[in-house]
Amino acid sequence: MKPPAASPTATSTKRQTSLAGFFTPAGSAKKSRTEAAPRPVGRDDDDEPVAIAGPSSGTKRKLGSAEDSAVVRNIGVEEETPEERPSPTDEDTFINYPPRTHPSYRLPPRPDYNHPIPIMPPPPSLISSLRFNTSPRIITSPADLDLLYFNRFIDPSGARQLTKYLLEAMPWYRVNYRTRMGQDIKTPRYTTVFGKDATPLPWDQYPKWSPRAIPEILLRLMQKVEQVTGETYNFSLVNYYSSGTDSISYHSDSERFLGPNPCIASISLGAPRDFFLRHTEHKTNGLPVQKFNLHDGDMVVMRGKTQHKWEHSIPKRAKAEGRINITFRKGVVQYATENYLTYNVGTGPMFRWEGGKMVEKGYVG
Ligand SMILES: O=C(O)CCC(=O)C(=O)O
Ligand SMILES: [Fe+2]
Repeated sequence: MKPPAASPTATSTKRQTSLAGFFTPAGSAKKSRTEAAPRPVGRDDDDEPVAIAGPSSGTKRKLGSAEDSAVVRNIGVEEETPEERPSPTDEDTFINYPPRTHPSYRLPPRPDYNHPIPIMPPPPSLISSLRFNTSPRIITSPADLDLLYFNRFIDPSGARQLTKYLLEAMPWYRVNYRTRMGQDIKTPRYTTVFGKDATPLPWDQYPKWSPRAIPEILLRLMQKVEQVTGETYNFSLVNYYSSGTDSISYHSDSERFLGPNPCIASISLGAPRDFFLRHTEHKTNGLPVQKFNLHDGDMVVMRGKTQHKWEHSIPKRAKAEGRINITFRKGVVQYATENYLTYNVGTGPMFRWEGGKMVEKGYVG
């Protein structure tokens, strides 16, 4: 089991590069959205099958299942002690940590490359408000589990501002797709994705989808997460669960395009939600479901064998307020870009958060 990365050192300061002048006014590269229905691979069974028209199919997950009513191990609401939460140093903020270029993140032609809408820059007050808890709890049992859990990785005040900013700034999608078996799937949450795989293929030479540049605030967060996890990333997938009926069913992010033993960092913002993990052989080995209640600002890092031996989910709930989830991952081959855009942007309409709700904006980009 790999220990968490050592605390920040002076070398991280040396690697800083200023992005002053790097961010230019938006002028988004448009891409035709008239492609055929996405090829049903990769995330087919991530989401619950729901009849796209007409009444819900019988396979839709029921609320209040036995699993749902189980006691949740509330590790996310643990009281903080001053020992665990020292005052942040400058290294725990962005103050001395502007975005830098990392080998895993290939610079886009422009920072707003292939954005279907201009992404408003994060207010300086948001950037300066972000404070981080860089001391994780390491969880390596039961068998094959390898997690880092950062209780309130992002402090509440920064997390609140970040949630508001992301809701308003991101293009959001609710992706529909047809599986290989011909089943219509309606993704039960809003999604969006940024980033490009680690191959040297130029940004404009993707046959189906051009990758989207990672927006400034997500890039800053990604680089902070790289610092505290000792891993590198090049994709950010963002989910928005607008209510308790939005969810992600049991799945593992063990796609081959992420390489062996992928490390996935996952930040929660907004309302709490249960996060369940079950062993892939739980029916024979009897390992219990691991239950977390993830809170605003928490971060879970899944690494080692976790993606191969465990599945995770955000189950539906009778009542839940809005929650954003940001994940960082590293795609190693070109197909990662195609898959992520297909299943997190897709060919359907875009939504924007306006006046406290999601408003459909039609086909943009
Ligand atoms: O919302 C979460 O915490 C989990 C999201 C997730 O598993 C995914 O996007 O693959
Ligand atoms: Fe996942």
